[in-house]
Amino acid sequence: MAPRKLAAGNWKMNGTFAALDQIDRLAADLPTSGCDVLICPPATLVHAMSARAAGKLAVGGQDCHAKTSGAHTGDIAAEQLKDAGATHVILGHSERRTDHAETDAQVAAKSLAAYETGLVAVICVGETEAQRDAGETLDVISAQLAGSIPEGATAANTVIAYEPVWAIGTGRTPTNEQIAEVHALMRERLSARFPDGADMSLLYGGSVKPSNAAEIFATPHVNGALVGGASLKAADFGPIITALSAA
Ligand SMILES: O=C(CO)COP(=O)(O)O
Repeated sequence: MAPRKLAAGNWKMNGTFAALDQIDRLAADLPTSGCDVLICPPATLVHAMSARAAGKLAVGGQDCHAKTSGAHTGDIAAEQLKDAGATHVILGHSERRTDHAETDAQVAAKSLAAYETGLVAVICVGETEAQRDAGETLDVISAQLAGSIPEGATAANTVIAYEPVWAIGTGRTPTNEQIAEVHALMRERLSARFPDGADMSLLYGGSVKPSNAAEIFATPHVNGALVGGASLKAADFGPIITALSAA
């Protein structure tokens, strides 16, 4: 089995009910095959988006708690996301690692909760600019992969997203060589640790847009993208999906 191609959108803390119009627009001219499409809206929209997008694209959450229920005000359980129609959940995004001090161990615990519920965990890793400048990128990524992905990860329940922190929302992207270097390392580490690590989908994320998507998708071991800003509008996300389908 080859890694599945996945175009994933992360709406972050953007969008109200009115934004669901974008889903109708996107669904109207989705390529019929070639790649999977996922959108992770704010939790408030998961249910409505799932109903609206039924059968056309997958819907996911942006975080979940490691526990199944309990006194955790403001948190959301994997089961609740599933109940609302989600099939995936983004975990360990750098904004959560920064804003909520999430550790690799917590990301691994949340990933286990996702597996137990039957959600696909989209586990994010990525170095800061200071770490890249210090020549630490490959060590940082290796440590995050080792600590954030729990035992039990398979190509069916896990997608890995490489998102250099300095490329998120900045309009700056790594060179293709830099992306290729990290993705080759990820493939090597995953293949060494998991029986079907060679088949896990590896996404690149960070300032992906219609104008750079095809070039990024031509990079070895890049099986798709995790897109922030450009996933908010069908006019931008649509061409990225088309580029991935054709890659
Ligand atoms: O963080 C990201 C996706 O999770 C990337 O965001 P941008 O595409 O806005 O740079």
